[in-house]
This record gives sequence, structure tokens and C-alpha cells, in this order.
Amino acid sequence: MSVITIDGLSKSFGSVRAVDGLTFSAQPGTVTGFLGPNGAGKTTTLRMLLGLVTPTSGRALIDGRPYAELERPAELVGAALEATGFHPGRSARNHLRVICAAAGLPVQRVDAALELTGLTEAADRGVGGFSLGMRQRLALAAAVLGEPEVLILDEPANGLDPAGIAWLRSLLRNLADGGCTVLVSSHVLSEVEQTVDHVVIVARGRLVRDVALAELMHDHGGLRVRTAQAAELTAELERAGASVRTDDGRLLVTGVSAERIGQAALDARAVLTELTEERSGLEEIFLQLTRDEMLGAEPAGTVAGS
Ligand SMILES: Nc1ncnc2c1ncn2[C@@H]1O[C@H](COP(=O)(O)OP(=O)(O)OP(=O)(O)O)[C@@H](O)[C@H]1O
Repeated sequence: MSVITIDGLSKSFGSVRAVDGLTFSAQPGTVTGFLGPNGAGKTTTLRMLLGLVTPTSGRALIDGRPYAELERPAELVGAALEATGFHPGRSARNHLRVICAAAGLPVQRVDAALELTGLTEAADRGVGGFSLGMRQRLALAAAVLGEPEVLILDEPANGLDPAGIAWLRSLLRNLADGGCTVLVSSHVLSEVEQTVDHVVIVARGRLVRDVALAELMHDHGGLRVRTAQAAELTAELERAGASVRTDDGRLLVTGVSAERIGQAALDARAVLTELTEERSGLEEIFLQLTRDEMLGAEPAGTVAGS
């Protein structure tokens, strides 16, 4: 199974340092969210990965090799960079057939890709009349034609309605569960929040965080509890495996559910006067992390340059 490796990657366009010493990897069986505000260097990184842009320095590798050196790239890597470039008079089915022919893939794959992306009904309509969401689906259909081990998608949720986003989520999940390495960029974390296992956050071309989503949520979330029996409850919660911090007269509890806290309160005979979820939305975390980077500050827990 193929790993994506970004190693000390930089790209300058004149005086603009679009990508600046970026290092991270994306693993098989995992959906990795590649996140950052507009202009963070996401598209440039993905284009380098696909051999469309030459790095100024560093390496972007798939399965340990640059894209140009892959033996059967169409079967190893599927990519959808932007949902444009379709011939408007061509049907979705013919569009995919042309790609199959060019890439030397069996034409029978077309029906499966149409089915997978929910385009079977619209398959014989001209692509010119497709909505943005349908064009996104078609770009995705093209990306999965080769049944690739690695899927690289640039802003695939763009233009999808909530049902489309839910559909995309389950599609990417299924592909990753089948062993695929999925790298998906977005500038809106909430769009991919429920889809990704791992997040790589970039700002101004630099790495801000490279972390499992669960860990990011754990670091930035928790449950706030207020009780007069704080010492007793803390001891009970710690026995239950929670980590407990005291903050502003309240306990900030991580590692256990609200239900478990209720049980611990009962066991400790503690009266709760407050129990609230403090999960700062991921979007907020994302904005905070990228804002720190934008301001040139060292965000807490940064791994930039590592
Ligand atoms: N071909 C190019 N020539 C000059 N500058 C470029 C080129 N491509 C990208 N840039 C610049 O590099 C920086 C990073 O752009 P990039 O498109 O990679 O960011 P992004 O994170 O994908 O942003 P978005 O979310 O808006 O797509 C931007 O400042 C952009 O203007």
C-alpha cells in the first residue's frame, strides 16, 4: 500500500514562497485532511505531488517515488484537482471513456465509476449542463477510474450540498477502509471534520499541525464540571481514566464521556452544578491555529519545520 511523503518541500513563484519547507506523510487506510486558509499552498503542494509543478527544493513522493517515475500512475494514483476542463458537449460517460482510453484502462470501469459517484442517471447528459456539484462528482469518477491506491482531491466538497458532503464522506471512508491513501484538501475544516482521521494544517506554506483528529479534539476539548465536592470527584474521575484540570473554579475533564462523569459523580456523592461540553469547534481551533501562524506567532504545540 502506498504512502504519500512530503519531505522538506518548497516552491517559490518569484518572491512568493507558496510552499515553505513542508514535511508530512499520508498513510494507507487513512483519510488525511490537508487544511489551510486560501493561499496556504495546498494546491501547489498537490500539483507538485502530481508532477505538474517542479519543486524549488525538497521532494513530493508517492510510494517512495516522484510521480513522473511511477510505472503505472493511472492505476496507482487518482486525482481530482479542479472540477473544470470538461468538454461541455460531451456526456459524462464519454468523458470517462476518453480518460480510460488515454490511460489504457479497461472501458468497463466507466459504469462502476458512474455508479460509485451517483452519476448513472445523468451519464448520457452533456457535461455542459452539469451543476458544480455534479462536475465535482464527475471529477471524482475520473479519479477512481483506475481503482487507485492513492486518491488526491483538491477541495472535493466545493459545490456539494449537505447531502453531497455526507455522500462524499462515506465514499472516502469506504475507500480508506479498503486500504486507500486519501489526501483531501479543504479551506473549510467543518466540511471535512467528520470525514478525516488525520489533519495536516498549513498556513503561508508552512506546517502548523500534523495530528490525528482525535488528538486535536482531545487537546482542544473537554467537559466542564462544577461541583462543591471537587476533590472527591477528581479522585473518582482519575480512577475512571480521565484527566482532570482545575480551571477557574471548575474542572476541565478529558478522556471520558459526560455519562461517565455522571456515574463518577454518583459514586463520589458529588452534586454537579454544571456539566457542559467545552469542545471548541474544530473550526475555531483551525482558525486559531492558522491565525497564530498568519500573525507570525508560534502556535501552541507547533510542529512546524519538524
Ligand atoms: N502559478 C503561480 N504563479 C504565481 N503564484 C502562484 C502560482 N500558483 C500559486 N501561486 C501563489 O502561491 C500561493 C499559494 O497558492 P495555492 O493555490 O497553492 O494555495 P491554496 O492553499 O491552494 O489556496 P486556495 O484554498 O485558495 O486554493 C498563493 O499566494 C498563490 O497566489
